[in-house]
Parts: sequence; structure tokens; C-alpha cells
Amino acid sequence: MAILSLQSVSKSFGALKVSDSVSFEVQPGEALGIIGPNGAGKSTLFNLITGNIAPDQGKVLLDGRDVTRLPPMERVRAGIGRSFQIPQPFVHLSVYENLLVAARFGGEVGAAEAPGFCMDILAQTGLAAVAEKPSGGLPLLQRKRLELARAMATKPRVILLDEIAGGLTDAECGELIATIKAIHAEGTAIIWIEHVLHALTSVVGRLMVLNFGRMLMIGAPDQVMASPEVREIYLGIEA
Ligand SMILES: Nc1ncnc2c1ncn2[C@@H]1O[C@H](COP(=O)(O)OP(=O)(O)OP(=O)(O)O)[C@@H](O)[C@H]1O
Repeated sequence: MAILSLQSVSKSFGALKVSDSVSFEVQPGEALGIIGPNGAGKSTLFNLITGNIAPDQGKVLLDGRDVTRLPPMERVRAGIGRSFQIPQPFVHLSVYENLLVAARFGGEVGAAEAPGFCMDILAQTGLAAVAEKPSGGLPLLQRKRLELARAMATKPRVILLDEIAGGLTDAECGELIATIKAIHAEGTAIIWIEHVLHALTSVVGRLMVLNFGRMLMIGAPDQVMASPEVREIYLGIEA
């Protein structure tokens, strides 16, 4: 059974239809990439999946269970983790403390188990050396790693990554990709919105293209990027 399923999900802001009858499924352990021009409705789709925005029509199912009316925190606890386009840590807390909050409240990890659980995630996401540092002062790659780590601390079965590779150097991007691949290899399903195409296609097995809120195409990355319609949309910005 699909871990996540969207069924004809639509959302308008006034006259602007930002999600237009979008339907797709993600299988357990799958990695799906989402691309599309600015304003295509990619982040809105994530907000519909996480419950930050309610759809006008359609359903969101997690493991076959209708979660369309569940508030965001309950969806986190049900297994939907998320990293944000603009990192949003508690800046006055240390890296470790940020994870602790995510693990205790999002992952429902018990007090006794939480320290070890968080240390494992710090190691997995390459943050062990900065565990005690205030998260507000971290350089960009480590802030991105912390976004990943906070999402992982909620014990997700599907993790949503929103433009996590943006703004990094090639070398930093390579490091982040290695961490994302390791997370994926452990069985966490991934849905990843990204403008840095080479990063995306090095991880995902399928690619979906959104344009004006509609799903234009979904399939193998090579096949999707070979489509004349997609190439036209991406002309000039292909990475
Ligand atoms: N809360 C809101 N109220 C009104 N309009 C909104 C709201 N959120 C998003 N929009 C509009 O919906 C459209 C889609 O926005 P969205 O952020 O989903 O696009 P996107 O594909 O993620 O773009 P980008 O690649 O720039 O992040 C945009 O025109 C945006 O201005």
C-alpha cells in the first residue's frame, strides 16, 4: 500500500488555483522529486500534505488513512516529517536541544530514551561536533543539516524536503546529498522539492513536474527531463 496518497487535491487563493486536482502516490521507501517554476505550487503542495493548509477539495491519505482533517502536529506524529525552505530552528537553543524538542514532541520519544536517540541522529546527520553550539550561529550547510535532523527526530516514515540544497557550494551540496542518501537507504520515503536538478536526480527514482498548480508529468527522471514540454519550462535554468 502507498505510504502517502493525494487524491484530486485542489486549493485556490482567491482566483489563483495553486493546486489543481493533484493526484499521486508515494510507496514506502520511495524517493520522489518535485520540480516546477517559481510559483508553480510546490510549497503549497507540501503545506497541503502537512496540514498547514486545508484543501478546497480532495483527500490526503497516510497508509490508507484519511488525514485530510488532521492538524499538523498530529500528522507529524503519524509519520510526516518536514524540512523548511528557510531553516526555522529555535535559535537560542543548542543543536542538541533543538533535536530534543523535535524528538519529545514530534517523535513522542520518551525522556529516558531521548538523549541516545538524539545523539544517533546528530551522528547520522553530521552534527555531532556542533551538538552544544547555539543553532542561531551555524553556517548554512549545518543549518540545512539541522533542518534534516529535526525532521528525522520526529521519526518520519515520509520526509518532505523543501529546497534543502539551495545556496550551497558544489562540495557542500555533495555532502548533503550523501546524508540524504544515507537516510533514504535506511528506508525513509522522501519527497523532495528542489531547483538544484543534479542533486535531485542523484537521489530520486521518480520526478514530478508541477506547472500552474497542475501535475504536468510524473515518471523516471531521464524520461521526464527528455520531454519537450518540460525542457521548454526549464529552458535556461537546467542545472
Ligand atoms: N497563503 C497564501 N495566500 C495567497 N497566495 C499564496 C499563499 N501561499 C502561496 N500563494 C501563492 O500561490 C502560488 C504558489 O506558491 P508556492 O509557494 O506554492 O509556489 P512554489 O512552486 O513553491 O514556488 P517557489 O519555487 O518560488 O518556492 C504563488 O503565486 C504564491 O504567491
